[in-house]
Amino acid sequence: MSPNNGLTIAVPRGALMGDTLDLLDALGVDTTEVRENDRKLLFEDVGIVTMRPSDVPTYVEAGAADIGITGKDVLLEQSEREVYELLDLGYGRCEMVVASVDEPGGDPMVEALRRLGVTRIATKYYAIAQRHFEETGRQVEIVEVKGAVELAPLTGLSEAIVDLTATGTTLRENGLVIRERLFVATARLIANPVAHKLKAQAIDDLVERIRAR
Ligand SMILES: Nc1ncnc2c1ncn2[C@@H]1O[C@H](COP(=O)(O)OP(=O)(O)OP(=O)(O)O)[C@@H](O)[C@H]1O
Ligand SMILES: O=P(O)(O)OC[C@H]1O[C@H](OP(=O)(O)OP(=O)(O)O)[C@H](O)[C@@H]1O
Repeated sequence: MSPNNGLTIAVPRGALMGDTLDLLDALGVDTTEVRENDRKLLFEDVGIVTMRPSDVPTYVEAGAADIGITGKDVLLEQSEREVYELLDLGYGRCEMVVASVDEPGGDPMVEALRRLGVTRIATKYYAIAQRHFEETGRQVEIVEVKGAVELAPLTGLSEAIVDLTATGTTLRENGLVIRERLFVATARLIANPVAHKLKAQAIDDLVERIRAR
């Protein structure tokens, strides 16, 4: 059997890619071609397909990839996806937080809630933000943005943001402070439910090798 047991693996590009390729190397999968070809997406020889982390559940749910790796934040945002979460891989550690401008007068979000009964939250994570404020009984208007979320409270687009932070540098450089902590996210191994049955031995064996690494 090939090092990846003949499975097609969805590999996230971006922040999680380096550690993911290191993990595959440790399992004996040759990732040289993936590392050397920045724009190429499909590597049939080694059963690797590369994509944005938020697309990994889509490919795995549809069976276009048997297994995949993505962040827990992505799985919580796309909670309707029918995929099995098999392992916490430990790397890609970051935290989902509510942050707002560090103003002498206090938290602009709290101030808006007090004055208007509603506050505006900018985020890439609509479902997570919606759920968090619903659970904590506060009325919010969610403004969905595609990136550079920190810009929103600085320009008056929103009073606060829901976003990921790791080192805290981006928040600090934009004068924002953490107001609430939602959860810590790490990379997860997920599987297509049908592949999990039909290719049980290959997937179980891979999971065991990752655990034993
Ligand atoms: N410091 C960090 N900031 C953001 N995400 C991080 C960080 N560290 C690890 N991650 C993980 O990496 C993933 C995001 O990776 P990246 O920022 O490269 O992608 P992206 O361009 O935001 O992709 P997408 O468009 O799919 O959301 C997150 O889902 C998270 O699980
Ligand atoms: O706490 P830090 O270590 O500074 O990391 C956090 C930053 O990293 C991510 O952005 P990314 O680079 O993924 O860009 P994005 O704005 O497109 O999400 C995240 O959205 C924060 O902006």
